[in-house]
This record gives sequence, C-alpha cells and structure tokens, in this order.
Amino acid sequence: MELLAEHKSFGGVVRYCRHPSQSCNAPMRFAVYLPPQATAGPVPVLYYLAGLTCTEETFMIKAGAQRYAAEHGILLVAPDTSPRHTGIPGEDDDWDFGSGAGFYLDASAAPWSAHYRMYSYVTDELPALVAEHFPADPVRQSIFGHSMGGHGALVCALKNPGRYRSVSAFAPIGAPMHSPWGEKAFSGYLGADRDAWRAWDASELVRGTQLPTPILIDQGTADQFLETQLKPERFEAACQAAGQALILRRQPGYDHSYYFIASFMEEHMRFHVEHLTA
Ligand SMILES: N[C@@H](CCC(=O)N[C@@H](CSC=O)C(=O)NCC(=O)O)C(=O)O
Repeated sequence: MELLAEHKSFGGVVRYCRHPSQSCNAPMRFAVYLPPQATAGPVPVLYYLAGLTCTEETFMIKAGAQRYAAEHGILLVAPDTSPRHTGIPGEDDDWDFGSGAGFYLDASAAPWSAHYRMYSYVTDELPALVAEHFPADPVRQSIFGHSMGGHGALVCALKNPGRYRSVSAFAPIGAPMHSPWGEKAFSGYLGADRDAWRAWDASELVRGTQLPTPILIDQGTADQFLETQLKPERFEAACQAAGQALILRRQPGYDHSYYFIASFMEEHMRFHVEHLTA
C-alpha cells in the first residue's frame, strides 16, 4: 500500500492511499481519517460511499465529518467510486456510468465484470486492508453514503445483516430498478435480465432481509434529482411492507449537494456513534 498524501486535521490525520486491488483487478485509491484516539488503540470504523462523479477526496474535503470523528474517536474510510484506467473501451465516456459510477455492485456482464467489483471491494477487501494497516476495530463498523453511495451503503448493510452496526444515507437512490441512473448502470453492469437486478436494489433486498437497527435517511425536498432518480417513497413503502424500521426525514429546502450533507453530518455521526459504542 502506498501513502499518497497526509494532512493533519482536528488533531488527527487524513491519509490518501493507493493499493493494487484483487477485487477490481486494478489500482484503487481510498482516504482514511485517523482520529487522535487511534494513537492509543483500535477505534470503531465508519465507511462512507460517495456518489456519481466523486472520488476518494470528495467526502474528506466537503462533508465536514472529521470534526465529529475526532470528537468521538471514529476512524473514517472513504473509497473511490469505481476502478479507473482499466482500459475498458468507453469507461470515461459518461459521468453516470463507468469511471466514477461503480454503483457498489459486482458486475456480471462483460467487459465490466473484469474490474467493476466495488461491492466485494467495499465489503471484504477494503475492511481487511484497513484492519491490517490501521488501528481499526473490525467488530465495530458502520456504513453510510450519498446518492449512488447512499444506496450502496443500504445494499452493503442489507446483504450482510449483523456486519454493520448501523447504516444511514443522504438522498440515496431509493429503487435503482426504477430510476434512469439505475437502469443504465444495471443494464451495463448486470445485463438485460431484470430479475438479476433485484439482488442489487435496496428496495428489493429489504423485502427479504431486515436489519436489527433502524435505518436513518435524510432527503432534501428541493433536491433536483428527487422525483426523477431518487424516489425515496419506494424505499419507504418497501420498508413499511417488510417491517424494517426506517427514520426518513424530509428536510425542507435542501438540495442534493454537499451543503445539504454537511448540514446533517453531525446528526448522522451521532447516530452511528450511538450504535458503534453501545
Ligand atoms: N454531473 C452531474 C451531477 C453529478 C452530481 O451531482 N453528483 C453528486 C452525486 S449524484 C448521485 O450519485 C455529487 O455528489 N457530486 C459531487 C459534489 O461535489 O457535489 C450533472 O451535471 O447533473
């Protein structure tokens, strides 16, 4: 693993790292925030999955989470949103598919299946790497994210009940099988069989698996993608039908940006701290 950059922040340190990934068969980058408490021993870990067009830097620069991670002694991990420079033709052509748009799934359709295995990367390879190189307590981990990454966090938690102590999301794609972003991604990464898509759609997964802790979601009412792409009412209805506890808060006037995310970051951090330290 290669250390690319390091910045002191709130008494701890943000590090940017690169390593060869077996899951993605490509170099991958991620960011980690080590709170001051990490110098004394293992601390709980909180993973953040960013949205379309983001990189491993976006969350560390824009979300303002380090202040709260330092206060509560939480190690933050933010991976890049896809493999890059894989050589797959057209990987950089669209902002909502390919590079920067890995959707946190394991692609099954060629040529993407050779590299686009972000689900395995985020749920298995990255936690193992983090446990090896940083003072992380592997038993205490939680996950959250935004938009494509908010949906990715829901999928990671719902596919692994008990693995994450808590899950939350900012403006997640609520049902990608019914959103243009999701339909484009699933067609490309998974192929034409819509039945196969169900295994990667949180609104489908929650029908079969419920989590022991409530899911927290914040959604801005002035979000430019609310009605076309996000459709939180679909995830809400699926949770209700399945008996999954969900705290869905519609926040008046907020859009899809990191101004919205930063506004509710403290509350999401407190939510996760409560479960990580219970
Ligand atoms: N280029 C797009 C907008 C892309 C965008 O808004 N990306 C969001 C995530 S959207 C869902 O996953 C984001 O987080 N962007 C980074 C940021 O710093 O805001 C367009 O032109 O509409």
